[in-house]
Amino acid sequence: MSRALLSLGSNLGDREQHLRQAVRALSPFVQRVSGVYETPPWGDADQPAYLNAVLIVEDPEASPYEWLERAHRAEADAERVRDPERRFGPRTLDVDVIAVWDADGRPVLSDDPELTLPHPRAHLRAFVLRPWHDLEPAAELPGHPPITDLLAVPGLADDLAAMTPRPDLALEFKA
Ligand SMILES: Nc1ncnc2c1ncn2[C@@H]1O[C@H](COP(=O)(O)OP(=O)(O)OP(=O)(O)O)[C@@H](O)[C@H]1O
Ligand SMILES: Nc1nc2c(c(=O)[nH]1)N=C(CO)CN2
Repeated sequence: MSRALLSLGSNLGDREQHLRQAVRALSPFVQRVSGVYETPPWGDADQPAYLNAVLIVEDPEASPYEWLERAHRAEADAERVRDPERRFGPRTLDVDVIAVWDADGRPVLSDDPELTLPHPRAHLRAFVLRPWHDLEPAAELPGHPPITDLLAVPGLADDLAAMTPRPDLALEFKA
C-alpha cells in the first residue's frame, strides 16, 4: 500500500505549531503539502475556528493501518485529549486518513469502524476537499463524484465560501 491523503486540523493551543509538528513527524513520507485555511468549526459550532491543511503521503511499505497509527501518534504528540461528550469538539490536532491507494493506484475500501476508507465524512467537508483540490484539481474521493462537483453542492459551497486562505502560515517542507 503506498499512497494516502491525510487531513490535518487544529483549533486549540498554538494551532500553527501543531500543524507544523505533524508535517515534521510525517516528513519521511510527505510528497505534497497544501496551503493552510482558517475554517469555521464544522459539526459542533461552539468552538474556535480551525486551521486545516492536507498532505499527500507515500510509503511503499505502509499498510492502511500504519497510516492510521502514524496519524494517532502525531495526535498523541500534540497531547490531544478526546472528550467523549463532544464527537466533533475542539482539539489540539486531528489527523484523519481520508483515502488510501494501493501500489497500482487502486483505492482501498474498508468498512472497519477502526479505519473506514474513504473517510466516511470527507465528502461533506470543504475543509478537506478545498486544500486537496488545490493540490489535485482532478481528484476523486473513491465512490464519490469528482471533488470539483462535491465542492459545488449547496451546503458545501457555503462552507467553502466561509474558508479563508492563510498564505502567511505556509507549512515549511523540504522533499
Ligand atoms: N479514515 C479514518 N481516519 C481516522 N480515524 C478513523 C478513520 N476511520 C475510522 N476511524 C476511527 O475513528 C475513531 C475516532 O477518530 P477521531 O477521534 O479522530 O474522530 P473525530 O476526529 O472526532 O471525528 P472525524 O473522524 O469525523 O474527524 C478512531 O479511533 C479511528 O480508529
Ligand atoms: N473546520 C473544521 N471543523 C471541524 C474539524 C476540522 O478539522 N475543521 N474537525 C472536526 C473533528 O471531527 C470537527 N469539526
